[in-house]
This record gives sequence, structure tokens and C-alpha cells, in this order.
Amino acid sequence: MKVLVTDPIAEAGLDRLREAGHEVVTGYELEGDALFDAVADAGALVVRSGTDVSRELFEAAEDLVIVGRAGIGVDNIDIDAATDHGVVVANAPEGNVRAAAEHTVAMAFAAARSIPQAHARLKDGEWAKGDYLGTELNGTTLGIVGLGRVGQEVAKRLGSLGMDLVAYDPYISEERADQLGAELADLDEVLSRATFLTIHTPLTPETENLIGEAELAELEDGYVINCARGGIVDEAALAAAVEDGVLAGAALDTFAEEPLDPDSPLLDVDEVVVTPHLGASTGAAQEHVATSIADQVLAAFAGEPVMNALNAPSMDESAFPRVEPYIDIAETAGKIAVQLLDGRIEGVEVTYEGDIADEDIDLVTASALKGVFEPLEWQVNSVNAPRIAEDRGIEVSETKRRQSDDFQSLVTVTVVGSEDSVSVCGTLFAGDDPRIVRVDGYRVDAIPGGKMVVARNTDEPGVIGLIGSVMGDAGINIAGMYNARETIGGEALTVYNVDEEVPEDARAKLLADDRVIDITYIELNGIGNSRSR
Ligand SMILES: NC(=O)c1ccc[n+]([C@@H]2O[C@H](COP(=O)([O-])OP(=O)(O)OC[C@H]3O[C@@H](n4cnc5c(N)ncnc54)[C@H](O)[C@@H]3O)[C@@H](O)[C@H]2O)c1
Ligand SMILES: O=C(O)[C@H](O)COP(=O)(O)O
Repeated sequence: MKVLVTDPIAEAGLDRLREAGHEVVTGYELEGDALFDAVADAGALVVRSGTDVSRELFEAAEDLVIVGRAGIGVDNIDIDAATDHGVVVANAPEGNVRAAAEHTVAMAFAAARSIPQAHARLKDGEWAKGDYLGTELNGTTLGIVGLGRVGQEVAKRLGSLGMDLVAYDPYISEERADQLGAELADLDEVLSRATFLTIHTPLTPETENLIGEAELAELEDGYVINCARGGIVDEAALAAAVEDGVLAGAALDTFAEEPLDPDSPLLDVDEVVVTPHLGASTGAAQEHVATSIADQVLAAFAGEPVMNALNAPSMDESAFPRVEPYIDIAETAGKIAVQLLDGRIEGVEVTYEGDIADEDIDLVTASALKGVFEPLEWQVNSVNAPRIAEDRGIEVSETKRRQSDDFQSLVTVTVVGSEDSVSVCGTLFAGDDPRIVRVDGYRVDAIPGGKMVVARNTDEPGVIGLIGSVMGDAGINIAGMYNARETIGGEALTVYNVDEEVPEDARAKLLADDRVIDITYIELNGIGNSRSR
């Protein structure tokens, strides 16, 4: 597969992709049409914060399976569009946390002690010792906005340097804050108590311009440090507040527009320290995020769960072997069930019985939905199948039962229609042998793969013979046949695994016989299921 890498990542990550046999194409300068052309045949796109991964880009990227963000922030990626296009978005949320926290600490000291300014003057030959009277961090209060991964690491470091910690984060528990020695408070209180305010939230509609002119004024004579994302602090208001002496200083690593405009007012204010988004730029952090993303790209290519997927079910690696067979079984069951249903789909129920009920089954349910929607939709996969259900108002439910009467594990996919519903059950026999064991209430024993015919007919002598001879005349080899009936002389259902496609005319010939109620032909491998009833 082609992996397009549009922001620089560590060589270790690129090597891992190459060693797995993929073509790695780097295009750090790509923009506009050139970027769209380059992504057109890419299976994966790997980015940092420098690439705008827009809806238009997804539209141009027909083969794209995954966008890997070698870092944390995904505000440059349209995740909604990725989901619509069935593309997994994954990031590397752990690898650069300590680097970002250390940079934040460095920026706090840089602003408090005017290190860059004094350094620049001394380099110019000026001994400006009398011009700088710094602020001690020890004994002052640090206000933390966003007590997530980076915020917590900053709390540990600056707390241990003697700062009092007060944090604003509506999504963190009191207990966790306590463990860090931080007091939780609302934003106003944080602003009124803090001398240093450090920002560690993602950029979201909720956090955009969270810190504007009014908030800065509350921070009276304090310092703002932003190593999270530009746009959370209003840059013009910040420049003015420092310039006017409302604040003592600021230190910024991230900006609303990057690269920062050389005409930005921030650059005109001496007490504003800036770095060009360097928080994650350490060798260790870059190697970590690059290899993490490479591994996730390889997992996506192999159809395995992607560890840090943001828009797809993810799964613990150690659980995957136990769950993997049921992913295919559920997809097949969904595919069969939907094709046996008459009328509109109103809901999909997936039931897990036995050992499988103890597992993380999000991916199995997503796969069942993929099976249900695949005959109806192009480009459906386990990423966008839950979205398709939601968009269409199709209710999805999961039920788990630890007991299973007949099987060690059983997965049942029920497609609920406006008038009727159809259930298909699958299991794994000993020796990892997958089987469809019930179709619409009939006990069968069919292989869930290849080409399949499900026939419903009246239970009379000669019908199976008729089906066999029509198939034989059409040159179709029957590999397996599983017949079940309601009552003697009632309705019967037979599942045939066949080696060749069953042509339209053969199906028509069967349907012309009154004893045949319906014939459904299903191709289980690949898109292009056809159905004839
Ligand atoms: N400068 C850099 O190079 C660099 C490096 C790493 C991370 N970052 C950025 O740092 C930020 C934090 O990263 P992280 O890994 O700690 O993320 P995280 O998701 O672990 O933590 C973010 C925290 O913000 C909180 N939050 C969300 N909305 C909030 C709101 N409206 N008000 C208050 N709190 C809110 C969340 O509850 C969460 O605890 C992100 O923006 C990330 O992109 C920058
Ligand atoms: O969100 C992140 O991971 C950091 O901001 C780092 O961004 P970068 O990978 O573009 O340096």
C-alpha cells in the first residue's frame, strides 16, 4: 500500500512501514492540487499538525483506510468527514506528553525570568543585569485549564517546585485532582487566584477563545502560558494585555495560524516569549509517536483494531485473537439476515451468548452492521457503519448473556423490519471452524463464506431434487447442503454452499415452481452481493 507522509516524522516510523513492504512517499511541501493528487491512491496518510486534512481531501482519497496523526492534537483533521468516508483516524496520545509538559515548564521559567530577552541582549554584547527582576514560581499559584495528560504532568512538575495548584476541568474527577495536589475550581476562581495560567485543553468549539480580554484582566499582573493550541487564547487581546501592563508576560508555543504571521502583534511585545510549536519536538517523543502511528497504520491495513482510533472501535491487542473470528461471523450473519428480510430495516440487534459475552465486542457489533449495510451501501466498513445506522434512524442494540444453551459462544444478528425480523446465528466450532448454525429460526450448519443460496420451499418430496438438478444443469457444484423444516409438510429452509455463481435464469427457473417460496443468492466475499427472490 502507499503511505503518504505530509509532515516530517521520525525515520524509525518510516522504516517500520517500509520494512512491512509498503511504499512510503514523503511530501512535506505538498499543498493544493499536488496534495490531492498524491493522496488519490494512498492507503494511509500520516500527518502532524501541519496538514489540513479536510473533507475535500477525503473526497479525493478513494483508497484511504487510515489517517495517522503522529502526535496528539487532531483539530487539523475533519474526523466527521473521515467517518463519513469510512476512514479511521488515529493519533498517538502518549508519546509526546512528557515533552510537552517539560516545554511548558521551560516556558514558565522563560517568561518568569525573561531568559530569552536577557539572552538576546547578552548575545548582542549588552550586560543588562539591572533590567530584569523576575518572579519566583515557588509559592505562587499555578492555574491549570485542562487537567488531562499534559496538564497532569505539568501539575506534577510545577507542584514539586513549590507552586500551589488550582485547576479548571469540568471533565476530571475530584479524586484525580486530589491525587495531584490540585484543587478543582471554576474558571473565574482559577483566574482570580492564579499568577501563572497554563492552558492544556484541546481546541474545540467550546475552548475556542476561552481566554479573552475579560479573562485576561482577571489574571491581573500574571503570566499566560499556552503550549496547547492557538485559538484558545485570544492573541490580539493577549498582546494588548501584556503591552498595557495588565499582565506581566506570556509564553506561547502554539498559535491560531501556523506558521505565525511575522506581522502578528505578539511579536512586537517584548514580554511575550514565543517558540515555533516545539512542545513535542524531542528525539524521544518523535520516535515514540512515529512508531506508534506506523504500528497503527499496519494494524489498519491488516484489518485489525487500531489502538488509538478516534472514530472506530478500538480493542486491547491481547483480546483480539479471541474476538477476531466473531468479527467475520457477525458480518456474514448480518449480510444473510438483511437479504432474507422483506421490507424496510428498522433496527439491528446483536446478541452475544456464552464466553464471547465477556469480551469487548464493539468491533463485532460494528462488523455486524457492516454486513447489514454492505448489500445496500457502497464503501461501508466498520468505521462508518454505526454512523450509517444513526443517520438512518436504525436502532442498534446489543445484548449479552453469559449463558449459552448449546454453544460455547454464539453471536446472533437480528435485522428487525417494519413487519418482520430475521435472525442469523453464528458460532465457532472446535478447531476455529466458523459456522452459521441458525437461519431465521431453522437449525443449519453452513460455512459462512463464499457463495451461498438460501432456499425456502414447501416440505414436499422432490423439491430438493428439483433445486439440485436446476443447479446441476447450470453447471453449479453444490459444496454443502443443510436442510431444516418447521413441521412435516410445512415450510423448509435449505442453505447451499455453492462453488459457482447462480445465474439469474437458474433462479428464475426455480422460482417458477410453486413449491419454491423464495431463493436468495448471497455472495459473502466482497461487495456485489446479489439477491434474487
Ligand atoms: N505544544 C505541543 O507541541 C503539544 C504537545 C502535546 C500536546 N499538545 C496539546 O496539548 C493539549 C492537551 O493535550 P492532552 O494530551 O493533555 O489532552 P487530553 O485530552 O489528555 O487533556 C485535555 C483535557 O482538557 C479538558 N477539557 C476539555 N474541554 C475543556 C474545557 N472546555 N474546559 C476545561 N477543560 C477542558 C479535558 O477534560 C481533558 O482533561 C492538546 O491541545 C494537545 O494538542 C501540544
Ligand atoms: O498535538 C500535538 O501532538 C502537538 O501539538 C505536537 O504537534 P506537532 O506534531 O505538529 O509538533
